Amino acid sequence: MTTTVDPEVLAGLEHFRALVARQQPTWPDADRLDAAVRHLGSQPPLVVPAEADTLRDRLAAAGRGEAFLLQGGDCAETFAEADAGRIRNKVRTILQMAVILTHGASMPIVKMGRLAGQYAKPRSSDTEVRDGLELPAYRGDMVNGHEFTTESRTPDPHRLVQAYDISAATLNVVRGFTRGGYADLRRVHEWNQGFMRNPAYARYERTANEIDRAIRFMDACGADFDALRTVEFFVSHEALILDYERALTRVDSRTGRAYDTSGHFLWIGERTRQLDGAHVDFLSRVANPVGVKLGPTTTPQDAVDLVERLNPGSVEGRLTLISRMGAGTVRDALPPIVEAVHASGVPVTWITDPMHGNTITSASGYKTRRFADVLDEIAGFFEVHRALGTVPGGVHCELTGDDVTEVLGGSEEIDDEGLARRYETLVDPRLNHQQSLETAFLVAEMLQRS
Ligand SMILES: O=C[C@H](O)[C@H](O)COP(=O)(O)O
Ligand SMILES: C=C(OP(=O)(O)O)C(=O)O
Repeated sequence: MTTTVDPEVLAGLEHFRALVARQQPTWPDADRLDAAVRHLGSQPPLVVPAEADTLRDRLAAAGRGEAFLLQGGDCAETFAEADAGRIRNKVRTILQMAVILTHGASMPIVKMGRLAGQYAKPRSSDTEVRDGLELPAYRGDMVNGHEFTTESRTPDPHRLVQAYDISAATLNVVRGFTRGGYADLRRVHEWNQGFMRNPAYARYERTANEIDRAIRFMDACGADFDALRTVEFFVSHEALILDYERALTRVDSRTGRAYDTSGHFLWIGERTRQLDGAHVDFLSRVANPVGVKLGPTTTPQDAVDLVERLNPGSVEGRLTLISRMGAGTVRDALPPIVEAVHASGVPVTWITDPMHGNTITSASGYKTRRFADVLDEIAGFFEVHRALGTVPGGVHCELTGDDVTEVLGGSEEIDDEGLARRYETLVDPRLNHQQSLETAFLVAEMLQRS
């Protein structure tokens, strides 16, 4: 049975246009923007509502402490790097981390990439100056190019269409890897070779051996590994560029509700979470599970207002609060926020983003983070929730499957000089493959203690 589209739902989806939308590009050509948006509006969805509904159920379980969310991927995906090898490395890293976490948590891990749409970035400044030349800041490949020339930095609406096309291709590869056998447990645990050869990882040897033994035991018992070759994998990105998000929003014929089909999960960033702003309004009207970043300036009242606005029906799994306070702040700033939200009675899933509150500039000028701070914020997040009796439901990390050198420290002891070896990110520093696995081992230990 098809439901007729409620004109009020459609009108509501346009309401954001009357509100202040921060962090939007100044598109130079309204006709080209219009053409791009019309084209996107006629394209098939990237994800379907039923998948978003399944994810809502999974996040509800994470909110109750019956599952744990692992969300990770690039700070900014780029069109040039959307090749099968790099996508595979990212997916593989997330699956490997998930195996380690499953062992630690003894509960299902919800796997979600910052992937297939993470092409737009909020920036601190609208412009960048180099040698006296001032140009628009790079806002992600969905908006403009990174190269520092007037042509490349001018926002180009055709990039919205490219972002859609490349997201579709990326999703295709992700679905292939996660459904076609690449996720086979017996292959995924191959991190042991290579990773464990480094003496710095001796601390994790026991856990790694236990996982190995468990897999061999399952094999010996005749576990049907073929049935385990398919894993559930979701994609997410920051819903920043509202022209793109609106163009990909469709009303579901089953339910009459609007879904943003650009990704399973969309989040509102720290810079665009104003209660009366366009981003909060738009995401309040879509039925996907959504998230909001909460930085150190968030007041308990801000959080309660956002929770009531974004989850008025008190639906479990609908809203994920992503705290990103900074290692030095989380233990003081987070408790009153968690207490106030808890007292509101609205169910939320709490996760930590240990990256964005811990950005520093190294002595040699690189935008970086200290691995120790990343881990300390995760530890602080667990401590706060344990003390309050609430549930630490997941982690959100900027990471890559490649051996980049962007974050200081870790067992490879990347120092300031080492950053220059392979610093590739266009915006924020990511955990490399080894640092990601190391994070998973440490989070697994924290989960075991929960
Ligand atoms: O990824 C997050 C933001 O886009 C980023 O931290 C802002 O970076 P900027 O301060 O370099 O603009
Ligand atoms: C910009 C981001 O984070 P935040 O909004 O927390 O600064 C991000 O996650 O890419």
